Amino acid sequence: MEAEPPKLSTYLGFDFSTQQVKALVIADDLKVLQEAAVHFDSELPEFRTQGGVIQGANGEVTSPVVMWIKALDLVLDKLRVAGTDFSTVAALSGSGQQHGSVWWKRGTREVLTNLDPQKFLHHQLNSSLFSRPNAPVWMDVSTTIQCQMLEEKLGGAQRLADISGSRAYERFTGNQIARTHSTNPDIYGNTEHISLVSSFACSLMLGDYAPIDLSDGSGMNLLDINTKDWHEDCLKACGVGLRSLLGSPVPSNTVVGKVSNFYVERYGFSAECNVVAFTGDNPSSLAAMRLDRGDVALSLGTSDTLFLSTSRPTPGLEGHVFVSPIDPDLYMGMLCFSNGSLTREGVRDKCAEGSWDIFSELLESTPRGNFGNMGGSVGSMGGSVGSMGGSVGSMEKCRVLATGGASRNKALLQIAADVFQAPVYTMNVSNSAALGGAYRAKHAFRGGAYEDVIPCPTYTLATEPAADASKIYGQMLDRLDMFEQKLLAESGAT
Ligand SMILES: Nc1ncnc2c1ncn2[C@@H]1O[C@H](COP(=O)(O)OP(=O)(O)O)[C@@H](O)[C@H]1O
Ligand SMILES: O=C(CO)[C@@H](O)[C@H](O)COP(=O)(O)O
Repeated sequence: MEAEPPKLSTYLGFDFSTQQVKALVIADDLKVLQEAAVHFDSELPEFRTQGGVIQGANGEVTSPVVMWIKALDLVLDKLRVAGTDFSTVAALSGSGQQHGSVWWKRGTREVLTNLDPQKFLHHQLNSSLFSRPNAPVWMDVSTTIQCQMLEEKLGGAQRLADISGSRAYERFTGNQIARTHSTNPDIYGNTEHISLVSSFACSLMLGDYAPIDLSDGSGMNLLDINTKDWHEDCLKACGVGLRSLLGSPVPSNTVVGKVSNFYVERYGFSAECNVVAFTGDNPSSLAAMRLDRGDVALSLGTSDTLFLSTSRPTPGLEGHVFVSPIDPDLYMGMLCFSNGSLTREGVRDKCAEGSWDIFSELLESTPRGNFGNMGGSVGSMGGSVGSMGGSVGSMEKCRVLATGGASRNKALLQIAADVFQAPVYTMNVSNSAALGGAYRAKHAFRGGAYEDVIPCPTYTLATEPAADASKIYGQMLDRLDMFEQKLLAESGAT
């Protein structure tokens, strides 16, 4: 009797984040079967990154594209060693750090669509095939002039926010593209396609250029979040022929094709394995966390972000509105703070002998409120959250759901509980972005309502606000608000 072919019953999720590529496989009941990660600085030292990036001149911050490609080969190998049977993967999806852009050189599609399974991926897609071998990433702040120009051309910061969900931000891809267009016309002219990090990672698995999804596409200052298409005036303000360079955006739950034959031959994937559009890491975390009414997610990764799901977006001059990664008729509101884990690591190394345990002890032995001194993104977030629809503490039955590498630090979570004046919960998987990839893969494969396919995960109460938190932090948040207003007035921004 012939053996039955293995069932397509598992789902694979990736996350191409700032410091590492992570991947995990889940069973049909959503249980995590295998997990693996490749840390750029320590496991791919030949690329000489620090925190996954290279600091350049004039505020430029980039990452080598080939480092990401090599990490994909390695992470798949690690999964295989951990016992993954790729032939059972029914669908895969994933996420990438937001806003970064990958510039494919003219003629590269030919290589991408004809990958040789006998060779390493990074030997075939080498740096000569990218018109910018080092991709600009979300930490890049070199585009202040382009931001000013975009807001002027679109009729002001608020109008741009009404259209694209955000005023102009240096890291947003449209402004990054505008800078290359004006300062490096040769590079621009030599490019046949521009991907986000998410759609680039998806392209690697698809073996062809994958479309940008609506949710990550909302972080570009180019997409009209109301019509769900590129906005013509934004495109024109940032470059020439951009509609064709970017391709058409698609809803995040789109099946974009079958996995490339490269992975069928090299890793034993089924030729029927579906590839679902990848999205941004924060949207992907939202998909994993299944945020309910009153839930606010706090992601403590390389950057710190705060986000929630909403049906009534109110784009303002602070924060971002993205199309939801789950349902293109819904939205997600987000605040992002770049001084997250790397800043905390700096403090740990300077004041706590490089030990998170000592860091936590010091934090716990400092009186609540730190004698009125303010700093750190978790503290600042409490003041800024008003721009997303009211103070978290005043929301009925609010929960703060923490994720990301630093969410395992109880002392930090206590500060979050006190500042937000709400209980803080954690999931048992801190790698929520990759998990969201696997969940979205399953949803797109199965179809139907997201909440029917992906039941709410179990959360564990990590900590509750201290009794005196509202007295201490309430006053500090008022002071923080006053400082911000003063600074804005002095800078002429209001
Ligand atoms: N015990 C800890 N306390 C505070 N931060 C931690 C702890 N363990 C890990 N981290 C932080 O987690 C960060 C990585 O988080 P992660 O969510 O994986 O980042 P990213 O997805 O951006 O690559 C590290 O930079 C590290 O500073
Ligand atoms: O720029 C943003 C969001 O707007 C960042 O949140 C990036 O998406 C990087 O994510 P992490 O690697 O810190 O998770």
